[in-house]
Amino acid sequence: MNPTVFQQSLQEKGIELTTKQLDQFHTYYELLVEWNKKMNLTSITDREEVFLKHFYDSITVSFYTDFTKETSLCDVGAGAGFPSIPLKICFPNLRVTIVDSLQKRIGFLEHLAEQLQLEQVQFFHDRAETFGKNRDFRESFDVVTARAVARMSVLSELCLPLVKKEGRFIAMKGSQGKEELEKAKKAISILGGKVEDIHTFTLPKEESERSIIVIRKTKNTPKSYPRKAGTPNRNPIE
Ligand SMILES: C[S@@+](CC[C@H](N)C(=O)[O-])C[C@H]1O[C@@H](n2cnc3c(N)ncnc32)[C@H](O)[C@@H]1O
Repeated sequence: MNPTVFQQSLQEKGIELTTKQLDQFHTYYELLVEWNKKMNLTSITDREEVFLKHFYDSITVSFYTDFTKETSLCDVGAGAGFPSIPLKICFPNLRVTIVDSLQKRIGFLEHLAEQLQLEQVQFFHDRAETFGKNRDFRESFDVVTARAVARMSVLSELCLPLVKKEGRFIAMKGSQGKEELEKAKKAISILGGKVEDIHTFTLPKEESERSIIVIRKTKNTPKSYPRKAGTPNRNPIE
């Protein structure tokens, strides 16, 4: 997807990018490719592919959630910034918190945020299991997102403790989303969530399948979750 088609495709969804915002996406691309030479950030480096498979793909979350109203967003395992940084560029009013267990990626994101002059973005080098126990952040976010971090049952334990009551946990998945969701229903219920929606669609052009799973937080998460770092992965609630 070339940048002009990217802009037009977003326009069709009601998102009008200014020149400044489009420039921010170009700078994001340049920095991603430059830093990717020194560290592993992405296997996708072609400009058109990055615009489609990282930038556009990240923004698809906003087709199903009103980010003009939602204010605080936590992105668990954002890696090189997906989906939260493209969302922040499109919706500058968002207050973004990123948690990732890899210090090098946090270093890249701090530099990126400075170069893009993003405000109200904070970064934490931490594991979601410990971050979710921190009183300052536990059950404090309107929306928690995660893309390509863990399977749904594990991911629910990493993300739902951070969502405030009546907030939403939004998981970005590929074609395996529905299947993963079936196995995660027990975990979602124990952790205080309720499946609200599952949106399935294909990405433009290359037509690979995507699913966006929306979980509403209806009850507080029991204090015993998340369990110790590594436990959700080793012994998922299934
Ligand atoms: C495959 S990458 C995906 C990155 C990004 N979300 C994307 O879609 O491109 C997974 C990221 O999750 C982070 N991660 C994995 N487990 C985590 C945990 N328990 N807590 C915080 N970050 C974690 C990794 O360091 C990595 O940056």
